[in-house]
Formats: sequence, C-alpha cells, structure tokens
Amino acid sequence: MLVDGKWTSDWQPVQKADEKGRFVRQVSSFRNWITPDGSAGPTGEGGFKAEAGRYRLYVALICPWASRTLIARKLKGLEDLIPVTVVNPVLSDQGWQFGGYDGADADPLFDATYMHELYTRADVSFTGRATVPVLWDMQQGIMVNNESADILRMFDTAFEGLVPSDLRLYPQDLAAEIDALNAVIYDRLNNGVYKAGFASSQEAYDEAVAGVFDTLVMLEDRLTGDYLFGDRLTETDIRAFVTLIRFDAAYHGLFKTNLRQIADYPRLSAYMRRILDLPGVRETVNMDHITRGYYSIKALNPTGIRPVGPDHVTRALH
Ligand SMILES: N[C@@H](CCC(=O)N[C@@H](CS)C(=O)NCC(=O)O)C(=O)O
Repeated sequence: MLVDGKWTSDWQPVQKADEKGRFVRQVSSFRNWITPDGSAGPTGEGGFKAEAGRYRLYVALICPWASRTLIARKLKGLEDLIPVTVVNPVLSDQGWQFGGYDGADADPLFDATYMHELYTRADVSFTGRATVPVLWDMQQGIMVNNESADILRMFDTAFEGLVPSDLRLYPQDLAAEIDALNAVIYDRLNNGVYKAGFASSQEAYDEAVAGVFDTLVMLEDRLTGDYLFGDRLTETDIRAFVTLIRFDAAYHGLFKTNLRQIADYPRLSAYMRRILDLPGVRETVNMDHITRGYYSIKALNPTGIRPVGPDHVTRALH
C-alpha cells in the first residue's frame, strides 16, 4: 500500500484484521460525483460535469466492485462516453499493474506501470491501498471517485442528458428498500465471502460463512419474480450478481465458502443467467481473469495452481 505517497515494501494482499481475526476492508477516499451540470454531489467537491469522453474508468475484471461499475456502464449505454482501462488480473507485489496479460491494457494516460502511480498523481501524499475501480477526470487530471457504490449510482443519473435511458437502477420510490437490502448483501455476501476467505481465526471464518449461506437462502426465498424487486432490475441485482457469478469458480474453493454452490440453488442459478443474458453483461464477465486473479493470491494459494472446473460455470458463460 501507499504511505505518504510512497509504496511500502511490506505490502500484503491480505487486508486489515480486527482483534477477532475478521477481515476489514479499507474505506474509499476519493468521493466526488459527476453530475449533469457539475454541481457537487452527495459527497466531495463540485466541478465534474457529465461530458462525453472526459472520464475514464479503470477496472480489474477479477474485481466484483469494479465489475458492478462496468455492468452499469453497459446497461446505461455509456460505453461510447466513458472509455475503460483493464488492469492485469494478477496483483503484483506493487498492487495492480498494467498490461502483460491477455485482455489487460497499457495505461493510455500516463503509461504508468502500476495503479498506485495514479493515486500519487491524484494525491502526492496518499496513504492507503491503490484499489480499483477508479474514475479519472482526463480534463483536470484528477481522480473523481474510487468507490464503486458511488460510481454505480452516478452512472445511473449523471449522463441522462447525453444518453437518455428508461432504465433506473436506483428509483426514488425504492430507495430506502434498496439501501436496506444492499447493506445486507454487501456485508454478508459481497464482503462476506472475503471475510470467510481472509479470516485469520476459525471463529471469524465460521461467522462469515454462516452469513454468506444465510444470505443466499434469503435471496433464494425472495426471488419469486425475475429480480430482487419483482420485475424491476435495480442496482441491488447488479451488486448481488457480481458475487454470484464468481462464487462457484472462485469463492467456493479458494475462500472456503463450500457448504453449497450457486448451482445448488435453482432460483439463484436462473436469476444469475437472466442477468448474464441482459445486453452487454456477458462481455463484462471474464472468467479467465477471475480465476487467474483469485487463484494467484499467494497467501491463499501459494502454488498458483488453478482448478479446472467447475464445468457448469464455463457452460453458463457460452
Ligand atoms: N470500496 C471499494 C473497494 C474496492 C476494492 O477493495 N478493490 C480491490 C479489488 S476487488 C482492490 O483493488 N484491491 C487492491 C488492494 O487492496 O491493494 C469499492 O467498492 O470501490
């Protein structure tokens, strides 16, 4: 990670743990919002007006948080407005790096080698992990935001004047319910699998795994319609999907969330395929990057050997 703008050599892929060995995810630090007229959003500063070609999104295709922004970009028809740069799926000893892998891009803006170089360009004395996704303002040369939940939400509304869309991922009449369900899904499922995988005590692992499977059962029971809010696709579906699609291929084995697979839940399986079949979504899922990335986390898999299966995941993607 970066400390006062300098890369520290004791970088570890395992993030912080609390006193009970529970994994603790870093809080994002760049929280500005793109808005239709450049006025300030809910957090951060103003000055980020929605304009075609002004902003670039940096992602890792292994990363569920980055993937949710990529999916929103597709569903809202923003591909021509917001270009994307994909990093190498393998976290190096200096974090995310550019190029060097099939489907990974060079950095088109600064020809940077590592993602952390963008963080120190944005803030010379930045302290923290150089995470993806990153939304970069190419006009001002600054980082707009590195929190996927914000990026997902600004993609829903900020560009409406440039690319009108009937789809509303965060409709006001469902806002409170979406926030409530997001909180459960985030804590117990999205981050729950990481809490299981990076637990450093049996107690922390047991607690995390229970949360993961309780949440899967809750979602399976809830899915009587096409989506989590009946027939309306919302950001909550995107947030659930990114974990479901990685589950059987990565989390089940590597993170030891192995009580069941998603394939064992009929409604969740059908739901996952339904979202995968939405226009553009399949293109955001790169199973090669996902398995290469996760299974190269040395702390969890020192040999780097990738399992061959499961077969049903590969079939679902084609
Ligand atoms: N709060 C962030 C979390 C993003 C995050 O943790 N990204 C991971 C990849 S999935 C990352 O970049 N990790 C690199 C590191 O920790 O050094 C968000 O949702 O945008």
